[in-house]
Amino acid sequence: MISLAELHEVARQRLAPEHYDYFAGGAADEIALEDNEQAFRRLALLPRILPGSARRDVAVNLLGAWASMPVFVSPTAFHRLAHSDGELATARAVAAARTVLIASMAATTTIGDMAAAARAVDPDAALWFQLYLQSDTEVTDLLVRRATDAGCTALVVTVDSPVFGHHERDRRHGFTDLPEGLAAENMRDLPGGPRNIEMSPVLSWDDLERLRASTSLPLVLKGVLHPEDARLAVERGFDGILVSNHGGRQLDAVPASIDALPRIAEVVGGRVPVLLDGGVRRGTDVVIALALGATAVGIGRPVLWGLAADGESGVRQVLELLRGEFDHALALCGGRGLADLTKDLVTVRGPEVGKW
Ligand SMILES: Cc1cc2nc3c(=O)[nH]c(=O)nc-3n(C[C@H](O)[C@H](O)[C@H](O)COP(=O)(O)O)c2cc1C
Ligand SMILES: O=C(O)C(=O)c1ccccc1
Repeated sequence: MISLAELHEVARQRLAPEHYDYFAGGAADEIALEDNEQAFRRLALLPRILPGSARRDVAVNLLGAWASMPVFVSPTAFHRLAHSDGELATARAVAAARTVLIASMAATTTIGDMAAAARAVDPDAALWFQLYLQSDTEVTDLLVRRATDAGCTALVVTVDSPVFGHHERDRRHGFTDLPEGLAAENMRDLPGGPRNIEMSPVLSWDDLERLRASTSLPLVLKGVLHPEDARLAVERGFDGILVSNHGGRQLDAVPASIDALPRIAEVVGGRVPVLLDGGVRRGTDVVIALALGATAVGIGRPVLWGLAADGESGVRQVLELLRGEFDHALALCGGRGLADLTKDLVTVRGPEVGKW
C-alpha cells in the first residue's frame, strides 16, 4: 500500500455497506466531515531552506508518555465490526509503532484486554481511556477505576456530545444495533447489568470538577472548538485540549478542526498541550497542524480502514505510512525537529497579493 487512500479503498471493498457507512459517515449533510479534509487542502506550506543537518527528531512527550512521532490514535467505537481481532489488533499495532492509543469507552474489547495486548508488544505501551461521563456517577467511577487498574495514564473526556449526532447513512441502512456476538464490552459488567452509553445535556463543568477530584490521572477535554471553552478548561486546571469536531459526526455546521485550531492555540498559549483530530490523511497535514500550534494529531477513520484492510498489519501500515510521510514533509520544509514547525510556515492557498 502506498497511501492511506489506498487502504481506505480496500476497506471500502471489504466491509459490509452498512458497516462501511457507519465508520465513514458524518452528521446530516456531512459538511464538517468533508471540510475536515478539504480545509487542509486550502492551506499551503512555505518551506525554509538549507537545514544544515540530516538528523530529524520527531518524538514528543504527551502528558508523560513518549510518542515516537506526533501522531496518536483517536478513540473510535466497535473495532470488531472492522476485523475479528478488533481492538486487540489495534492495540498491538499502536504499541509496535510506539505511540499513544486512546481506547474508546465504546470498544468491543475491554480496556483490560486491550492493555494486556499492548503490553505484550511493549511493556511501556502508552494507553489512554476515552470516557463519556455517565449520569450515574457509580458507573463513571467504576470505568475510571478499571482504566486506571489497566494502566491507562490519562483520561480523555468527550465533551462535544450532549446528545447523539444524527447519522443519515445509518438510518438509510436501518443500522441501529451491533450484530449478534459483539458488544460494548466495557459497559457489560456493571452494577445492574449491561448499560448503554449515555450522552447527557445535563452535564456541566461541575461534573468535570467532580471527575477531577476523583482521580489523579491527567484529564484531556475532547471536542473543544470554542476558544472560550479552551480558556475555561485551562483556567480550571485541565491538562490538555483535544480540538475536534468528532470527525464531523456531531454538529454538522462546525468548522473543520484545523480551521478552529489557531485561535485555540493562541488562547491556550502553551500552558497545556493542544491536540487535534479530524481529516489528517497525509504527513503534510501533520506538519500544518503542528505549525499552527498542535502538539500532536490524532487519526480516527484511517485506523479503521487499516484494520478492515488487513487487521494488525493494516493498522501498522497506516502508522508507518504517516510516519514516513511526516518525516519526509519535515525534511522538505527544511525542519530538523518539531520546534522548527512555526506558524509562519503556513499560508492560505491563492496568490499572495497586497500583503506588502
Ligand atoms: C466510527 C467512529 C466512531 C467513533 N467513536 C468515538 C468514540 O467512541 N468516542 C469519541 O470520543 N470519539 C469517537 N469518534 C471520533 C474520533 O475520536 C475522532 O474525533 C474522529 O474520528 C477524527 O476524525 P478522522 O476520522 O477524520 O480522523 C468516532 C469516530 C468514528 C469515525
Ligand atoms: O459513533 C461515534 O462517533 C461515537 O462517538 C459513539 C458513541 C457511543 C457509542 C458508539 C459510538
